[in-house]
Amino acid sequence: MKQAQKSRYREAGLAKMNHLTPSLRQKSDDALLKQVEKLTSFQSASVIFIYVGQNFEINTRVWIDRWLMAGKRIAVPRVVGNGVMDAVEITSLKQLSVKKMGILEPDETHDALFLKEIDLVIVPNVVADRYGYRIGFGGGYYDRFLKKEMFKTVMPVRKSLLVEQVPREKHDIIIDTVVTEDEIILCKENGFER
Ligand SMILES: Nc1nc2c(c(=O)[nH]1)N(C=O)[C@@H](CNc1ccc(C(=O)N[C@@H](CCC(=O)O)C(=O)O)cc1)CN2
Ligand SMILES: Nc1ncnc2c1ncn2[C@@H]1O[C@H](COP(=O)(O)OP(=O)(O)OP(=O)(O)O)[C@@H](O)[C@H]1O
Repeated sequence: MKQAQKSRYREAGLAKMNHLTPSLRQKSDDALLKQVEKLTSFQSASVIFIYVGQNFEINTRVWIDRWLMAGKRIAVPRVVGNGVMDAVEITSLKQLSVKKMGILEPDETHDALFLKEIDLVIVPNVVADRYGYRIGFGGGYYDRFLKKEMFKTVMPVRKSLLVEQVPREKHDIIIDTVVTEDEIILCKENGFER
């Protein structure tokens, strides 16, 4: 039942995402980037695991380029099986090519990163709430990945896609910090634990 509820939220979120004009998206992406870069957890991170945003997602390719230039080490997801992904370090966006669902990924010649090396995970979402709960594309990739280590997590969310409360399931992992264009929300400090 929870899955059906989540699907409804996901559908509604995807529809909203599709309706945003490119210029609104661009504005929102720029504001979100500024917000993420304000975070101490970002500034102190050497290795950042970040999804490669595409289509209606946040265009994180700009962020990746910028952060590589600034000397950060960047790892991106590579799907290796049903609901399972690796973190793979890249040094250039040129190392990515289009895979399933149109997602850009590094190929098999790149090794997976040792997860303990990751200082910060930037988490994707279709819809999310202020408590750090999220709904993604529905593969369960991030829930499975995030429980492997006590990662620091940041989730940039367009405020137009922030909902009152996302339907919750036992396996959902709470994100530490939700960032919108004009808010930084420390979810952990709201009395939640993993
Ligand atoms: N940019 C980006 N990369 C990401 C994610 C994301 O949300 N955004 N992910 C976040 O999780 C992971 C990949 N998520 C995926 C989710 C579903 C399928 C997929 O192929 N699903 C179905 C097809 C569904 C359909 O066509 O509607 C399949 O298995 O055949 C692949 C990857 C890792 N990389
Ligand atoms: N830790 C887990 N162990 C086993 N199954 C899981 C786990 N996390 C999620 N799943 C399963 O994966 C499927 C998708 O989960 P969910 O709807 O939470 O995905 P999502 O958060 O939208 O996707 P994603 O994390 O890929 O962005 C569900 O069938 C769920 O039961």
